[in-house]
Amino acid sequence: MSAAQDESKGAQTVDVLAPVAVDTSYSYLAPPALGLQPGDSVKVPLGAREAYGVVWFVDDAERPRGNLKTVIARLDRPPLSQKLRDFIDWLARYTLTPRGMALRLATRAAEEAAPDTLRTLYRAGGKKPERLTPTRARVLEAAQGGMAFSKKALAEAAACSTGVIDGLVDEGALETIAAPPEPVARALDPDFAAPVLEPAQREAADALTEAVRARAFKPFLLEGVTGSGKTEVYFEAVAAALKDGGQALVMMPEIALTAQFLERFAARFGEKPAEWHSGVSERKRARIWRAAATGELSVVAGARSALFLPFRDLRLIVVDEEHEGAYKQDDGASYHARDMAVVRARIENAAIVLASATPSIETRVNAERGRYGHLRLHARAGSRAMPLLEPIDMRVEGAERGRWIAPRLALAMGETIARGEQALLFLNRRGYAPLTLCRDCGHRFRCTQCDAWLVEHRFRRALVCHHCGHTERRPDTCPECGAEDSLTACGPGVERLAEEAATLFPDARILVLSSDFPGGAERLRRELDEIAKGAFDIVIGTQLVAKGHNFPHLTLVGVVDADLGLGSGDPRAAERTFQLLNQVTGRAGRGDKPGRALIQTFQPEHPVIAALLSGDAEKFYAQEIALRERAGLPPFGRLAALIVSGKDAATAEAHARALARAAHELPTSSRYRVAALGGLPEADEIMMLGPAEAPIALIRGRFRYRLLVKAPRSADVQCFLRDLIAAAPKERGGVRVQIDVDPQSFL
Ligand SMILES: Nc1ncnc2c1ncn2[C@@H]1O[C@H](COP(=O)(O)OP(=O)(O)OP(=O)(O)O)[C@@H](O)[C@H]1O
Ligand SMILES: [Zn+2]
Repeated sequence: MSAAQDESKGAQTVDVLAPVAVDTSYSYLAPPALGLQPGDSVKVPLGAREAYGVVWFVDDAERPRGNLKTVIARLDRPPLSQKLRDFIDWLARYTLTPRGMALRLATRAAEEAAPDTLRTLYRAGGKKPERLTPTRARVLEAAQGGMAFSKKALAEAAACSTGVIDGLVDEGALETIAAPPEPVARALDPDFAAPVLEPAQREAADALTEAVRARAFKPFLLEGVTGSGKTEVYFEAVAAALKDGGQALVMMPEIALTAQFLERFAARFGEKPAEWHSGVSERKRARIWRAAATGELSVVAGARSALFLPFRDLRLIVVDEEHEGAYKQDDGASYHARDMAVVRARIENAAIVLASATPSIETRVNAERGRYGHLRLHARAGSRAMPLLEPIDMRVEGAERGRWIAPRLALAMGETIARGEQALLFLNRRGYAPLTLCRDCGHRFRCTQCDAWLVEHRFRRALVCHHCGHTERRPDTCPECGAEDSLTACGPGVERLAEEAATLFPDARILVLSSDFPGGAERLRRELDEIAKGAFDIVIGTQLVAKGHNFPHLTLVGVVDADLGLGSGDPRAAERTFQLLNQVTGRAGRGDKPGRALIQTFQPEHPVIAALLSGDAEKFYAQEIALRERAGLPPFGRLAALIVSGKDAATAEAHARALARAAHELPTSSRYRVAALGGLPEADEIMMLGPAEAPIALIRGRFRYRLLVKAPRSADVQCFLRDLIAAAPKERGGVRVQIDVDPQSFL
């Protein structure tokens, strides 16, 4: 026996998945000394380089070796649990994402991690300094008692510069010690400040805590009107998970903005939860990742990517504002975080709560059919009333030309401000004006890379494309005909409304809240906080202000254009508008005083507007659900979109046509049936619609065509899509095909 053969004796064969855009794992030999288990992280040779990967499968039996490469090393990283690996496999299969990319969602934070560095702390050193100034005395006094402090904390405590501390170290009056980094989250106390719940809240909270204790998969819809105290209810479920020593994940659509949520959490549990979103530093995210795996950390509040954390003992997932479109991730892997949260909860045997004042149709149907427990709060907490909603019919009492605030809304704003209360104007449009044109020649400013108008942003003195970010200076003369002073802004954005409000109320403190101002999330957080404290009389904002915020002084909401969004051909337009308008009007009257909302519309009789005004959500859901059922739309049928794009319109279109043809030429399958071209489809057949030019036909210089797959629930859509891609001609000439299972956007 040669030495090499001898060495391989007892070696394992392992399948390793690398977090790259491939679907398959590769086999390697692993020296027995590594003792590899599924879930372990390893370094392996991959092509010409070394890559990081996760062991998916271990085979201890002798296997023909071929010329397998050998695992280089095992990394010191908590293993990925079987459950998390199952979840990754599930997500990859369902969304048709390469498995490696799905794995990357879970390991990215760990990969990018710089090693934990030790911190330098300072404490009293025993020697007396040669010169004892009053400042130095203060430092030494602060460092009394053997405790160690960071340089910054010590300097702050003694109100001196950090140079003073360095001087004291040089003289031995202070000494330095190396300490591990601060914990990513402090221990939470489930009994820190338990609230007194109202009877309806109590009942819902009891159902949730019972489910958490049962350690079984149990989904709930927590449906409660705006301000009904849903947060306090699911906090009780979090408390139950904590009491059992388990972990909880609270997902929010705009976590970066929800400082208020973190404060409320701290008031309930004594400390803030670990926060997880793109604004958290890489190093910190790596530590949270590890702490979730070791169980050192118990609650994470995070954006959709928190769903992939390696929790050791996950007992509860809360998806707050479950209807939010922000849960759909569309670049890279395309998945719906709310739906995937339900899958993860099932795999983890955990309870899951989907909370909303206006649930998605999908969730609502699941609750009605008994698949989800349905917990309801019909009234606001603390005997507060729902806001009074009134329409302003813009056909008869609209604003004068060039203005957007109707007289009756202006009047209400004036009264509100005079009482020392706040008014909110809501318009879901950033910038100053959505279109700029030349009065002389009719020239319209368009993006050269996208099928879109350039939006004027007057504060930034620029014309901006909202699809690709292209920015140009607004010229003084028309680039087409050269006319001077001929450029006109058409239609309003929030900046233009602010101008109008300032003319109407010159003394009012006005704030425009928009995500495109410099300062980012930090600035928005501060501004939201200032609004809550009453620092402004009039707040003007896009959907950013609609979401889950609590502004106690806000009593009037003016919806400037309720019809915006209803006109699009999007199958979800009605649902989305209903949700958004409910959310935004729900900001009124959450404090001590009652709220009121005025809705400007050109079509007060539109079913969505009528349902909103009547406060009859039941009627809206009944109508919308019946409509979807008749049309075979989700959740009664399934949809998947194929977006074919290319630098050249003809090539992209040709490929889209080839895909459509391929669908009809697939061999028969037992998993699905494809409707014949031209004829009426049978109830159990998949329909292939398109290709059609996408509503936004050009984005970032790429021409786009869409195909829509409409399938009955009985069909295996994933299988169909996989067969279709395999049968389709190869993507050539820069053509890309993007698959979007359960699409939310149809643009
Ligand atoms: N039992 C209670 N007694 C008194 N006040 C309560 C109670 N529960 C909740 N509140 C208060 O009611 C307000 C609304 O609660 P919360 O923000 O939880 O509502 P929500 O249902 O999440 O609303 P939204 O869907 O609009 O975000 C908060 O100020 C909260 O402190
Ligand atoms: Zn553009």
